[in-house]
Amino acid sequence: MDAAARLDDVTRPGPARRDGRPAKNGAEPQPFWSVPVSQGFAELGVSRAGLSSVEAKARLARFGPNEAPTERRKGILRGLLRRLMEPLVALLLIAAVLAGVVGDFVSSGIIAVVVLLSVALETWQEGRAQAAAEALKRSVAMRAAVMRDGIVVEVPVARLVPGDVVELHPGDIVPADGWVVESQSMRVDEAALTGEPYPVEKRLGPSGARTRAEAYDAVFAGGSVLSGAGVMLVAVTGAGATLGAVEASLESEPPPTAFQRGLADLGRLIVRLTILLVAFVIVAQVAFERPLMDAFLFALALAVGVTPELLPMVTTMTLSRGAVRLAERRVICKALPAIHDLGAMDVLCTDKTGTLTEARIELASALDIEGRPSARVLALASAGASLGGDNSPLVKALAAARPAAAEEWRVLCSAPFDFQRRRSSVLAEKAGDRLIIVKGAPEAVLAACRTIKRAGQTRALEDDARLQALRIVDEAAGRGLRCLAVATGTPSPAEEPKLSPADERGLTLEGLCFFADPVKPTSREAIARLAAMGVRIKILSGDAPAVVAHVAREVGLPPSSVLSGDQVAGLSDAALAETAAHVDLFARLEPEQKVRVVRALSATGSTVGFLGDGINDAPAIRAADVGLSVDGATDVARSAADLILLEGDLGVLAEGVQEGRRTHANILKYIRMATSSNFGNMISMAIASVALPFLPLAPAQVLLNNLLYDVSEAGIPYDSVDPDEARAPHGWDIARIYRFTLVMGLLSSAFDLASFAILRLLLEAPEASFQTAWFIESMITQILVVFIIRTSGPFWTRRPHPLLAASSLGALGCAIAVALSPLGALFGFVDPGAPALAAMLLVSFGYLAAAELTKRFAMRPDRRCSTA
Ligand SMILES: Nc1ncnc2c1ncn2[C@@H]1O[C@H](COP(=O)(O)OP(=O)(O)OP(=O)(O)O)[C@@H](O)[C@H]1O
Ligand SMILES: [Mg+2]
Repeated sequence: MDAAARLDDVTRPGPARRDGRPAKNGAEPQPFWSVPVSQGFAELGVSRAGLSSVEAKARLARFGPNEAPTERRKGILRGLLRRLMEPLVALLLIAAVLAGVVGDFVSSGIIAVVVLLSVALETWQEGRAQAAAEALKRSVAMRAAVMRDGIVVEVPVARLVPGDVVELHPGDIVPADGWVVESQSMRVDEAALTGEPYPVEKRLGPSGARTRAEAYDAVFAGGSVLSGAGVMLVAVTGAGATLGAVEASLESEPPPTAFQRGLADLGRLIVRLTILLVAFVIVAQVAFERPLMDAFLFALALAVGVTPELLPMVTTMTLSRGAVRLAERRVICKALPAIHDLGAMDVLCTDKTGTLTEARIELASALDIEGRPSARVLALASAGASLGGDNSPLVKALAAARPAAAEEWRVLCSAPFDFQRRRSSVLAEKAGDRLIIVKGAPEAVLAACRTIKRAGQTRALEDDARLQALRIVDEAAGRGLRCLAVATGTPSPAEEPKLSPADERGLTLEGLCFFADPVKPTSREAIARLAAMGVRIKILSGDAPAVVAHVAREVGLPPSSVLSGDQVAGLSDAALAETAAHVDLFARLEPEQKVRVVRALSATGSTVGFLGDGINDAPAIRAADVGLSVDGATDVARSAADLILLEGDLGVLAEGVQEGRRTHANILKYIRMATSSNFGNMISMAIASVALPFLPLAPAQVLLNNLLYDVSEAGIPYDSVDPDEARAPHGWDIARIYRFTLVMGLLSSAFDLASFAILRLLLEAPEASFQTAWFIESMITQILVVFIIRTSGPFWTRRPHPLLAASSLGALGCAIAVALSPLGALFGFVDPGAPALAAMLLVSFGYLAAAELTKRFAMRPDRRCSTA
């Protein structure tokens, strides 16, 4: 068998398929790990040194990208088709055909053209919004450390191919299915894939396992490396790999937010009212024995007109416009609704390293118990530090400071760090002597010590020595120095070197290593800015209380007591919610305790953000209303986050919050426009259909009105926002929207009725003149009111964005031009005469003036349910 044929055998579906799923012909499934990894290498035609980049390219062309087959981007044609199939649109098109059949070619043509134009406009805008969202997603694609041409390079996960040799580090998400080639106590969380709740330790096979859960010699796409390190040989990529879970984890939609639910409720309410209105109009027309076809068309057109069909799209448009602006400010948004939540966020929890501090951790000193610099302590602490597995910033700092003396220690095996026990250990050998070296958080290491090394002598560790050591640590922490304690132990005399956390007992304390992690100069200002915007900052750290308190002082957080993980563990959820609301600093938290604090804060009604970068932050990022991470963070943290800061700087976040609020304010503008004018229209139309001897507008006119109105609003996503609208976190205040709708709707109806009265009773306008005049009036009022309700201040003091001015005035210009030009004849417009026009202008400006006066009352936040 040649290499290519073997490659197919391993990676292609077929009778000999080895991807763990039943083959089509019902043969026994042959998982890829049923052959040992050595054979895997042979079959894939590759060695531990990896593929050449030429070969990798060829395989990529052959096997396709390593991506889940996500739903392809909906093509323009599919989008168009879907819209045309919508009941209202479809009915209108059928009506157009019917009108053509009965000989009314003008109506037929106009309805068809206007409907198609609206549908095209919507499809185009949706396409743009989608493209923007996808570009953003691509920019946060995950990368893997792959051997290519014999060296390790970072490659986007999508470009992995069968035969690639990939390094795995803590915090990585396994990018494809494959064999374990090397493992240094690598523990992988596969809960999402196999349902196995506990992390699985991976090692070399063959395991002979039949199921994924038992296959300790294989890793699967979507698993996350918790600790240790390893190397894998990629067997299956893309759709064939486990669930394409990597993609899924990046793309899974979060449950709908209060805002999204509110929007959906609003939409349903409007649809119900529309159905009522349409039924009412048809019944009225039939009762008055008016032409049935016209009544039917009118009712349909009306339904199209009052349905806020743009609502979902404008929301998406506005959010994606916000996403683009966020990206300009170096914040990437993975799911659009997160922008909205970002603006609503009123509590921001953050971990400390890398967000508040520089994360350029440096070793400050390595001291023995007497407080003297000690080469031995440094050599011990850094003995295992350059081991691939441990990529924690503290250990990296040790690796950087590693003295030559550390080379004498050969590391045989390790028991990697985890966030519950807060220590790590290695079994090291020097000149035939074996030693267990343990380092970690001082309390955690001291708890495992029985003796102490003092002046080269091993003495019993008395309580006062313990206290003294902790005092030194505390004093240094008060100056912001972080600490790792170092201890040693004697291994059991076994031939086979073995090490587990259980061996970390009866240790001898050797000394302490101190690290400096200076606070970022920008943090202070950024925190002040966020505080001024109504966002309260809380630090949720795994570090020592004194270090956390020091950092809090440095960045200018208000003084607060520090709650430790042990104290959190002692509180019930309810008690925690109460305490967490007024405590801002949390120290020595385990990952699950970070989650508990976030949930507790959420339960008090806050919109909670969590910003973090580590493996230990990922669960809390997922649990928060707004999950935030930074670009250099671990895969698990980034994939859990909704938003990623490209610069690990809180200043960027303040900009992001501002952007989120602005986006929300613009969506509200559209909602206000839609609900108030629709509601007003409904009332007016219902009255008109009984009070007038003819239809207030011809069906084609209603559709034209609707189309131009949609165009006029295209500038809203770009509009600027009142500074006071962005000053505090916003909530979703549905009562406020309903009140606005009611007040403004009734107001516009009152002016509509005034128009009817003037045109019919005073001027006795005939049908066509009436319709033309009213068309003009309703276009002026509907379109221009945006300039009034876009701000709560006097409209002339807040200038709109030029694009909004252009779209609104352009659409209005079109409307008037069509109505008054010869083209208008097509739609059944005539010259309404100067008196009618003058009267309509008067009514329009009366309405706008009244809207300006009323809006402050209509827009005022509802005191009882205000979220401020
Ligand atoms: N690789 C390691 N080996 C031994 N001990 C470690 C290691 N990494 C961390 N520790 C200890 O565990 C503690 C908790 O970890 P860490 O400080 O990274 O938590 P964190 O919540 O991410 O903190 P921060 O808020 O600073 O980001 C550290 O203060 C340190 O004492
Ligand atoms: Mg951290």
